Amino acid sequence: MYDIELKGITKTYAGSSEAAVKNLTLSLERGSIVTLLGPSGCGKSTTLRLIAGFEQAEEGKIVLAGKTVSDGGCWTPPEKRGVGMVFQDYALFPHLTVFENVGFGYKEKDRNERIKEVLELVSLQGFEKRYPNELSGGQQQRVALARALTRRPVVVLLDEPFSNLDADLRVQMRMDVRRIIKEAGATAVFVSHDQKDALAISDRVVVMKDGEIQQDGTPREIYQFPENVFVATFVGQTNIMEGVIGKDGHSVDTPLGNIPCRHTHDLTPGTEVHISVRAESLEMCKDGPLEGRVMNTVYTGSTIDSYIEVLLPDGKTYNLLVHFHPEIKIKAGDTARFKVLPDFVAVIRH
Ligand SMILES: Nc1ncnc2c1ncn2[C@@H]1O[C@H](COP(=O)(O)OP(=O)(O)OP(=O)(O)O)[C@@H](O)[C@H]1O
Repeated sequence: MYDIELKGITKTYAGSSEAAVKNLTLSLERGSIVTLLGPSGCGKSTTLRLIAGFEQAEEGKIVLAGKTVSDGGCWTPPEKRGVGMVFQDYALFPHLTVFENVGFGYKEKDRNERIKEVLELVSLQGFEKRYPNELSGGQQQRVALARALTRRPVVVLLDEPFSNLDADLRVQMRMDVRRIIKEAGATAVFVSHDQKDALAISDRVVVMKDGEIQQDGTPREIYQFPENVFVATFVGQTNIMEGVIGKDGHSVDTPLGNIPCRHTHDLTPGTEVHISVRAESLEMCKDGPLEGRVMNTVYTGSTIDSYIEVLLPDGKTYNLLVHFHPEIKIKAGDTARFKVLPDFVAVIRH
């Protein structure tokens, strides 16, 4: 059962020669959390606005919870779509208390109980009488989420909800927001340009570029098995190289040697491909078969990020990005030996 279906949606803004969203087709299962991920201008906010009803597509059809809300012949306004929205800046009313913000526009008989219920869901009991300026960023975000959930929407749309939070709070809020949405049983669509947010919070990630879907998969699929070079480089840090499918069909011959690969897309031996070698799949070890010169090191706390200059058997020099264990003693100018861990090497079709 799908809660959100987009079928061949195209949207071109007035005065623009190129469509912001091009023939986009996407179905989201009931209760799932999906993130539209991509660089600035790729069309993710436009997609969200089309679902909400703030924009109208010139082509295609949008179905929410089985009801067509937009196609050539019909148009349902935003307030009748059963959609809850959380904006980037939370858009809380500064002159209303938490209780009044959460209940804004909700006039049903169960108003008081429902507000109490959603405030419990977001763990803000006791904050009813406070004003937004008396809350932390994380608390304000939870008020915005509670407000979006008050009317029991079928679909919740969240536009960059973590972008105003500092790093620690962001990690906590990713977990909290995922739990709250799952408990509420809503279908949620996030918009983000942050790959960590997307991988952490989503059941599915839809990577977009230039108004089109590049890949639609689970966070693990997107990270481990990117379908093209754009997805591989946009999500995580990686080294892209040329390769050829090996004789056995389950490995790839690369400048780094023959690397066994789980997912070779059933390509026949000899087919030319790209390979994506994740920075963490190059491991430093004393007797590693590869040797290179450390060009620079950046300590990040959890890793040492380093570029290593390596002369490989194909006669070319590569600058490979490597994530070393933070305890390793290494500095620019050192010689490092390392090996390839095949699990994070992906074959990408040309
Ligand atoms: N109201 C508008 N009028 C004209 N063009 C617009 C309008 N809104 C967006 N665009 C254009 O449509 C394209 C897609 O924009 P959109 O906001 O959907 O991208 P985005 O991926 O959400 O980017 P960001 O992360 O920067 O918000 C961009 O080229 C943008 O300039």
